[in-house]
Amino acid sequence: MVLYMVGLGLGDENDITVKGLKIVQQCDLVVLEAYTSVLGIVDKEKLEALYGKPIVVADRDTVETQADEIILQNDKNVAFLVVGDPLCATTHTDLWLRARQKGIQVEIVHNASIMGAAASSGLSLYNFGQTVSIPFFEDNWKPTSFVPKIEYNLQGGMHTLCLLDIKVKEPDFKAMMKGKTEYLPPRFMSVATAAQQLITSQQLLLPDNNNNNNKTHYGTALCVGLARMGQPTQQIIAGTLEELAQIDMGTPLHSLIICGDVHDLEVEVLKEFLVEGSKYQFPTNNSEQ
Ligand SMILES: C[S@@+](CC[C@H](N)C(=O)[O-])C[C@H]1O[C@@H](n2cnc3c(N)ncnc32)[C@H](O)[C@@H]1O
Repeated sequence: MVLYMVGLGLGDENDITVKGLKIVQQCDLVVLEAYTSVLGIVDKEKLEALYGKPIVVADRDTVETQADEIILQNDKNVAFLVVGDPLCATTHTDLWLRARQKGIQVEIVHNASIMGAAASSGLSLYNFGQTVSIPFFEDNWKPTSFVPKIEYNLQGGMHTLCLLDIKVKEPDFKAMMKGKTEYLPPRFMSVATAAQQLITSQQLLLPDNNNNNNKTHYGTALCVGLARMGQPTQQIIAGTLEELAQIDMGTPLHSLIICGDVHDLEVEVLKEFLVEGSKYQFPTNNSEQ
C-alpha cells in the first residue's frame, strides 16, 4: 500500500494537480494536514465535494503522535494532503521517514509552494539564502535565533525568505488552571508584526546598528511583504521595515523577504511594488548578475 503526500498548491481547491486529484479519488483514506498552513479560500466541505469522499483533518498532535494508527496504515492507500508543496518549508520529511521505516511505499505529488511564489516579488530564487521562521514574541519570550541567519545571508548578498508563525490549537493556560481544556483562537503572524519583531530583535541584538557597515545590518535593507500568494487577493508591498511595520496587508497567510544585493532586473520589478512615498533609495550602481 502507498502513502501519497499530495501538494494542494496555494490557491483554492482547484489548484490540486490532475495527477493529485486522480490519486485522491482512488485512495481509501484522505487526511488533510491543518497546522502548517491554511488553504486560501477553500474549506474542508469544498474539498470533500470535489473529491467525492470524506476528509479527516489532522492537527499537529495527530501527525506527530498518532500517525501510526491514523496515517501510516499497511493495508490502505492514504492521501496526505498538504497546502503548498508537501516537502517545502514543512516538517513532513519526518512522516516520509516513518512510513519508509514501516515498509510503506511513499510517493510525493509536488505543487506550488510559497518558496517558489516568492519569485513574484521580482527577486530571483537563485539569489536567496537560508529561509528562516519568525516565531511570535511573547511578553517573556523573545527568541532571536533567526537574526544571525539573516545577517549571514546579507553578508553573502543573498535575500532571506522569512516564514511567519502560525499558532493553531494553542492551549489556553488560564482555562487549564481552572481544570478546563480550551484552546485560544488561531493566530497567524502578519507582515506588520514580523517587521516590528525584526526591529525589536535588532535593538536587542545589534546595539552597534548605527555604524557604517550597513550591509550586515538588515534594518536598512529593502523588505518585501507577501500576502495570500497564489490567491485572487494576493498582495506584494516593498518598503523599509519601519514602513512595512505600519501596513495592514489583510488576511493570512503572510511572508516577508529581506533583500540582499538587488540586481538591475530585480530593481525594475521591485520598484513596481514600492510603497508610495517610501524612504528606501535603490542603489544607483548595481553590479552585474
Ligand atoms: C510551514 S510553511 C508551509 C509551506 C507550504 N507547505 C508551502 O509549500 O508553501 C507555512 C508558512 O509559509 C508562508 N505561506 C504559506 N502560504 C503562503 C501564501 N499563500 N502567502 C504568503 N505566505 C504563505 C507563511 O509564512 C506560513 O506561515
